[in-house]
Amino acid sequence: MLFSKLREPREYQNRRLDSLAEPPEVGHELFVGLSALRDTLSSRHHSRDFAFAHARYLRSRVLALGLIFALLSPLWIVVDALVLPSELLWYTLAGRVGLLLGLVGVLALAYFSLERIRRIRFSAGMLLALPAGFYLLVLIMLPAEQVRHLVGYGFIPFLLVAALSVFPFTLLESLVAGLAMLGLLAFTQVIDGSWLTGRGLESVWLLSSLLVVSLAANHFQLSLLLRLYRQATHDSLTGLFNRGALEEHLEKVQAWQRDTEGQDSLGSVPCSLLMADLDHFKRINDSYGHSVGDSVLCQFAELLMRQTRRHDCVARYGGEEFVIILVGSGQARAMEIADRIRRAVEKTEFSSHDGQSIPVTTSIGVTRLEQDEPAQEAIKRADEALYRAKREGRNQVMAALSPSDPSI
Ligand SMILES: Nc1nc2c(ncn2[C@@H]2O[C@H](COP(=O)(O)OP(=O)(O)OP(=O)(O)O)[C@@H](O)[C@H]2O)c(=O)[nH]1
Repeated sequence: MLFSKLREPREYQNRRLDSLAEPPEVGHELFVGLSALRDTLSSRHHSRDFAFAHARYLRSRVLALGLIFALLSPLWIVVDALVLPSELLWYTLAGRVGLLLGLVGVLALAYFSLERIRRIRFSAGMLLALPAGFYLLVLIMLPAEQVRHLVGYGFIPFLLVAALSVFPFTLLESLVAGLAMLGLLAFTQVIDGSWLTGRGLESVWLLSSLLVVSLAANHFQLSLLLRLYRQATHDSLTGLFNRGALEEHLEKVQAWQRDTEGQDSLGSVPCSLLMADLDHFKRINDSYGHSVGDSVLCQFAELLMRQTRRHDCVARYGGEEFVIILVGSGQARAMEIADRIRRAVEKTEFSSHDGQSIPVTTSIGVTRLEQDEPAQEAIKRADEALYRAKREGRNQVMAALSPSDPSI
């Protein structure tokens, strides 16, 4: 059976994210909960496209919270001035200026790092590390007997652990940050002498409880984000990318082609676009019913996934039309792959709900994706080639005329 012959299950799971479209079954909630936990534990199972969406969301939080921290931190100088002896005030003042400069740096880094995943994650980490580092430095620099003069510093680890819940961090990221804050709290307690006292234990308990609440908030926030992302970018029937996601992906591939151009003597990486359409699909609907038509579409989508590589992109363009972006394949190679797909469809036994075999064929239009053209131009060329294939009798692959061809 087509569905059971998955080439690499994990790879496939990453690319086809349609389990959300399935109706709940007995025990399904537990399964969904566990797979959601896997997705929120670390970013290992996130697709590259989601990683970008996630980073954009993280960046907006860094900018918002960074701005709040940058405004609040200098304001506390007023409190310091009221409660600290003047010789200590200079310590904290110098620290606060350093903190403010650091926060401005983090804001600038996040602001100028649109689409730079690593930099955004780094700026989020720094946003938490800077106030913690400032507090640690004040504790180290100040003579131990003077620490009791500090007002409003002890809540910094608590504030930062609470702030974890604002970010869509993975559970592992938050856990590492939370444990660091617990370490900071322990260090404070060793200095002020409350370590292992009733008051000290109460604070550790409170911070641990806050951390658990923040971890729960991270889990729900990230799983909701994943769910919304999947619903917005994936076709609910086949689990493939939808048209909107395809168009975004095409632009990213072209940007990547431009970036890689000139990195070696070979020029930019060639990419191709295939448009595949099932032949006489209306007859399948009319003969076997719409629901069997749906099942054929799913079986076709599975076949396309099996026939392409992990870094290629398969999308449902609409109805019974599918688009495949082949990364690293020029037109000649793309023609071979398209014909391999065509033959695979012809040979495959598509089946109805009662196991009846349904003969299915496909016609495919192939074009090269140029890095500097509007993506819609490539889609239009592939579409025209597809319709030539249909006119020539279907079940065939047709190359588009080159964009530089004067007859276009
Ligand atoms: N079952 C099912 N049918 C769909 C879906 N989307 C579009 N269709 C049907 O796909 C059929 C497309 O028919 P046509 O555009 O005439 O194309 P065709 O019958 O495949 O003929 P050619 O493309 O010329 O080979 C229509 O009957 C649509 O109703 C869907 O999601 N599920």
